[in-house]
Amino acid sequence: MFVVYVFRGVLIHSTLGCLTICSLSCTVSSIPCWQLKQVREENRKVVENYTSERTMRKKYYNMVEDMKGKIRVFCRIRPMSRTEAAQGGAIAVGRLDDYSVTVETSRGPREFQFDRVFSGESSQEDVFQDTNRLIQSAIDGFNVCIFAYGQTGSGKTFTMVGDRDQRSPGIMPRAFNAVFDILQENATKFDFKVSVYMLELYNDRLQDLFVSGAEAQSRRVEIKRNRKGLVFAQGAETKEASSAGELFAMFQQACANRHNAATKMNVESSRSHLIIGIMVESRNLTNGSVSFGKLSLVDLAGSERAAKTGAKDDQLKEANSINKSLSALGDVISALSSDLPHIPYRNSKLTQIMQDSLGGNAKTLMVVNVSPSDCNLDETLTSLIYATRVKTITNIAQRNLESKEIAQLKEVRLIFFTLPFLFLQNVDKTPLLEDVMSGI
Ligand SMILES: Nc1ncnc2c1ncn2[C@@H]1O[C@H](COP(=O)(O)OP(=O)(O)OP(=O)(O)O)[C@@H](O)[C@H]1O
Repeated sequence: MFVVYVFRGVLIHSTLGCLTICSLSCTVSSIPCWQLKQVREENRKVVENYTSERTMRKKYYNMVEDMKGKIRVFCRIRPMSRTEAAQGGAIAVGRLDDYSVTVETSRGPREFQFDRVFSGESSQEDVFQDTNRLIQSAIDGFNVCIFAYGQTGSGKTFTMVGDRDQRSPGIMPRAFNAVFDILQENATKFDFKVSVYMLELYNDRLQDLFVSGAEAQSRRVEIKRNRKGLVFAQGAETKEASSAGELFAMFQQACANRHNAATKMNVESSRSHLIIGIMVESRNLTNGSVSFGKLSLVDLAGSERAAKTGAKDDQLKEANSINKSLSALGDVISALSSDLPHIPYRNSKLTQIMQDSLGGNAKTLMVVNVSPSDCNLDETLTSLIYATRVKTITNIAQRNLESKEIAQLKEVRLIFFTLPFLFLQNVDKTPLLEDVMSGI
């Protein structure tokens, strides 16, 4: 029997690595029922194959970029907030697949590609799973930096720290556990020493979060670089940690000293950049070689527009300082992504402290956080464009490893030359000790 059917077919075409699907309507007459079913089934299979091929292609592309030393960028879209829903905002940002995000703009949809894309349904565990490899690198002697970026209220603190009562811990507390889990697994092969500093950059001033009150005000913390270009915080207290629990207790103490305030955009807005440095020194018990890794975890304060956040007086001053440092970070990223000969690291303390993570000797991961709502479309587009630029920056990560002989020579130099001098003179010992540690 012959009938007339109208059906939607799928046309697939490829242009220079960019695959698109478009649908076409066609009227087909005189096609038997069984044949139409067969065509539909074939179409379904083609789309399925195309989608999985596209995902694989992106995955392998990201792996190659990673091997080249490119900064990895994850994008996390948070769920719609109650305030956004109450404002009647529509969803304008969505995850297309594991590697792509689409944004509905007034000029039509715009697609961005990242190393991973997480939607509002993704759990803290999902986001952390892909960061575990970097924690291992820090223990192996690499410098690793994980930082969150995004407009105020986009979910940076949720991603890095977690929720207030730690029912959904973020990357920082999970990293503390992961560090000590890995150390525990290797306890028979290596001797480890873990030390940590916790700082905040507030109103362009670095503050040691291990101290509070008047002492915090009087303490001067400065950013220095050792001979290998590695950043360290001179004047900040460095504490040793022997378990994840101990590290977490230090972190809670530091968070209690951090500046937070309610703004129109976020009831608990971070008014400062939080910078945690976890140093892992490991001595190989078989060959005596020593490696030094540093894991930097950074929760940046959010970029914001004063009119939207309702900032006044002190909060306006804070917002200006936050925006100034983020703009300096933007300038560094632009210079690096355009391969300019001069990179303006010195324009802000934030860029100085992140100098070894951006274009330096580090394995770096940035998580760009965005809101799904069309109320925040401009800020979301700015963040995604910014993150796309970060993806083009190449770092040259090298393992900080020295042989048993070099490690012993350093000890000798420390014991016989530097320490006696330090005890005789009333001088700040941090730079000298750092010199000893950075190379003979
Ligand atoms: N993925 C998520 N799932 C559930 N809730 C989230 C998620 N991301 C963010 N939130 C919630 O959204 C609110 C704002 O998030 P958060 O404080 O992390 O933003 P922020 O980017 O750190 O803001 P600021 O820059 O102002 O400090 C919080 O109440 C947080 O719990």
